[in-house]
Amino acid sequence: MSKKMSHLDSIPSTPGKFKMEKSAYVHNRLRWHSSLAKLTFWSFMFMGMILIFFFRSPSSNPLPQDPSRRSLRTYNWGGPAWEKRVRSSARIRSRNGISVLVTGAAGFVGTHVSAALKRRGDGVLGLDNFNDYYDPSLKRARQAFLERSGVFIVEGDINDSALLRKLFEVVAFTHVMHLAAQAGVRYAMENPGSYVHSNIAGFVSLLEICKSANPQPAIVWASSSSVYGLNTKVPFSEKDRTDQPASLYAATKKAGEEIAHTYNHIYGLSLTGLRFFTVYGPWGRPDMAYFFFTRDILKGKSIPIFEAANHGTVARDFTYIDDIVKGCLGALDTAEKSTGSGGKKKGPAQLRVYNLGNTWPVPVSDLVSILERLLKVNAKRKLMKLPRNGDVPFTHANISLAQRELGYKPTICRVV
Ligand SMILES: O=C(O)[C@H]1O[C@H](OP(=O)(O)OP(=O)(O)OC[C@H]2O[C@@H](n3ccc(=O)[nH]c3=O)[C@H](O)[C@@H]2O)[C@H](O)[C@@H](O)[C@@H]1O
Repeated sequence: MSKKMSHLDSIPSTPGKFKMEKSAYVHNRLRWHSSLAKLTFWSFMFMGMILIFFFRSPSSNPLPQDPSRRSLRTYNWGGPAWEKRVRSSARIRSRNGISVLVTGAAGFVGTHVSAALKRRGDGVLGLDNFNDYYDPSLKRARQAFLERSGVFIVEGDINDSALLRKLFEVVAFTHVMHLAAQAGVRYAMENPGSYVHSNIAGFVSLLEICKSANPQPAIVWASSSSVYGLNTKVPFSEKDRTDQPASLYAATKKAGEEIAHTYNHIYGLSLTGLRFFTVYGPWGRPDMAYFFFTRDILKGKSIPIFEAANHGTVARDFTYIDDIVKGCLGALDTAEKSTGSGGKKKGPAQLRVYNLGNTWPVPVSDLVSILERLLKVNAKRKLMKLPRNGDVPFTHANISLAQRELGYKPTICRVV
């Protein structure tokens, strides 16, 4: 492990098996970790962010009116002033720093990772297409936040090979943190093309440029807990089967893992996939349940709470953004160099996949209770059968591998 990770705590014991008994949850949720003050602080920060965005946003529909618009948009880039900004943003300002191209930098995770890298003196250049899957004003607000920290976000699409080539001409990036993606499980039934465009075509377009770059960067990218699909063995371990995706979203992330294998095998690219488990926190995504539940509870609208078969609990291994950021930095810091040059492999290169979860699944009904408590408003709960639109009944991460190899240790909202 590199020096940068030495601040992370030592590795805890392996997580136990997930049991769905309600009494166990209630019992354990009363014994919060000693970071109660931290948790309360962040809960208020998080609720504040949601409220600010909610009251600023005129739209109640987070989805775009015209999904095809994305691929038709053109972006302005290039020119000496633009190149100067690119270089300045990507300049390393600390000893042993790295220079990172962060795709999806105006996204939820991208913003936090970019800010964290910049804080420790790494060079960071963002790239984002500012699409309207959800209200782009939130992305613009994140961009303004990053700009204040000295991170420039280039406006453009990962499918634009000419732009990507130009970026690598201007900066010899040591790393790529690839977070640009079409997210969301349920939206895949409405707009399947957007998943293929971003998660498959876009990923290949990026890898094509990385393979030819000299030097080749090491790539860390966002896979998803959804690749476990209909897997019933818990907790989910990296060794478990991932050949039963329940949504097109999951299928495109699984495809990404196979594509990563190919580029590693043929071109010697160093590739690390991170399977994120339902990430939440400030600057979060309006299409996620915690966000629109909050909005709808405040509006007095009913909250659809999904149930598994026979009134079974639906639960998620919700993971706090700061923990995910530490996992991303751990992956970047332990990534070995790619081995190819001139588009040719010179030797075997690193190929890794890690779960980044919290190891404590929380039932969706408990999530609603937490929101009720913080908002001081009772939700109108509407229990519904889990729709057949890609959702899975539960997720639960085994994080032993990430603990061992990345120094990853989730600390927020952890129950002992
Ligand atoms: O772990 C992941 O990889 C995925 O996590 C989230 O997907 P999801 O877990 O479905 O998150 P939410 O959409 O916020 O749903 C959270 C929980 O609320 C439930 N839910 C959602 C919507 C609803 O109306 N009612 C309801 O009970 C879902 O079934 C789920 O159990 C993200 O949206 C995905 O982009 C990400 O890849």
